[in-house]
Amino acid sequence: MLIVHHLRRMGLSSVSFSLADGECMAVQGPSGAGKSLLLRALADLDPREGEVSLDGKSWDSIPAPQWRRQVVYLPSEPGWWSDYVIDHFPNWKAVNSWLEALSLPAVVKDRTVERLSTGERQRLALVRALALEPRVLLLDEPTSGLDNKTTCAVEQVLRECLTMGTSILWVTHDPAQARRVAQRCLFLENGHVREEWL
Ligand SMILES: Nc1ncnc2c1ncn2[C@@H]1O[C@H](COP(=O)(O)OP(=O)(O)OP(=O)(O)O)[C@@H](O)[C@H]1O
Repeated sequence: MLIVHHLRRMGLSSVSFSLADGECMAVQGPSGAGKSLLLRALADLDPREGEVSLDGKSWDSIPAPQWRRQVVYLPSEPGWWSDYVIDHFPNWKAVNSWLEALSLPAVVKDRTVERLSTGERQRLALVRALALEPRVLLLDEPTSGLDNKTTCAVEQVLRECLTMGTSILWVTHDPAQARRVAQRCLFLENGHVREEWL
């Protein structure tokens, strides 16, 4: 379980909530409300204050790189540290079923990142995040550039992750998607945060 107690950072007022194993909570709010700032703070990527714990262990007791392997942030525009797709996947075989489920052809393995479409890059970045077997996934609009069919495929893969116990915070601008994937929502507006049932 992820417990967030008075998390604060520049641009965001105090946030408190908990996220059970296998639970998905949507994050919504107008553009510029601080949704990405919240996810970045939870991934311990920026200066922050407050107490966050995972399975009873405070983030202050866990080195940041180790925390980020368990609490994995998937930005809306993911970064790539090599030109070649394959370099991002130490065990390509292990990700085959996700590639198939997300309609990514096996040939992407031999491609350079820049030759992929925006939607292919977005799905591949999700697969890269899943390969880390995170305890918590922080997803920043993971289906923003995708058609309806591919969006459904992404939602289905993530539902399976939830059943395996992964917890998900899912930023979306689509209220219908929020209702499909989550029962609760953190709503951010004017720097303030409130929790709502969907
Ligand atoms: N490192 C930072 N420190 C302080 N403020 C920042 C930082 N990065 C971005 N901001 C500002 O904080 C505000 C919230 O940004 P954020 O990216 O979290 O919005 P968002 O809710 O994710 O918006 P969108 O829906 O458009 O992606 C913006 O006004 C942004 O310019």
